[in-house]
Amino acid sequence: MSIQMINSMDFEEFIDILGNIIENCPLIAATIWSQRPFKDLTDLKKHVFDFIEALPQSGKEGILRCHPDIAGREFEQGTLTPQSQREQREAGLSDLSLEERRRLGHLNSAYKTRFGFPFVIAARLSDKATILKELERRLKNQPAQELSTALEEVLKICHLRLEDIRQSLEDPAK
Ligand SMILES: NC(=O)NC1=NC(=O)NC1=O
Repeated sequence: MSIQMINSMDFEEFIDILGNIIENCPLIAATIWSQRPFKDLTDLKKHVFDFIEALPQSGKEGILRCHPDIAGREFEQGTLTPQSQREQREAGLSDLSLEERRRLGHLNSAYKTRFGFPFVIAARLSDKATILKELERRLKNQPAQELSTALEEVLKICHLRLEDIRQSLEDPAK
């Protein structure tokens, strides 16, 4: 895909295609639209990163709060965004045992109580066993450390979603 395709999109098309590269945060795409033209997808990603980095801590936490729980109620009801639904399904979170579901639910709420935002991980780079281990491990992090770890996961999700968009623009038939 030529980056020119993205650079030539009007605002509506840009938001339609890129609005959910950060889950439920179309403001980010709406902001970087005016920073085009982008040299390439890496340059576009850097604008996303710079936007997030420039936010106050409350804004960074707000981005995390826009993420659905891992294997939460919305996932079970199938009401997540298409990207999230797929990412969580691909991590094998559709076939949790009752015990795994209970454990994830307990750890998710303990994490949220401790940090004030939900546990976020790039599910497509993980699987249900690793997600459980990572949740247990990161629950022990200091808040400042965990905030940056969680945001790194948000950027990994963004990278994967941009790769999907690149492929879909390259070969719309797929
Ligand atoms: N809380 C989360 O980590 N959510 C998610 N991670 C993903 O990769 N997709 C999600 O919806």
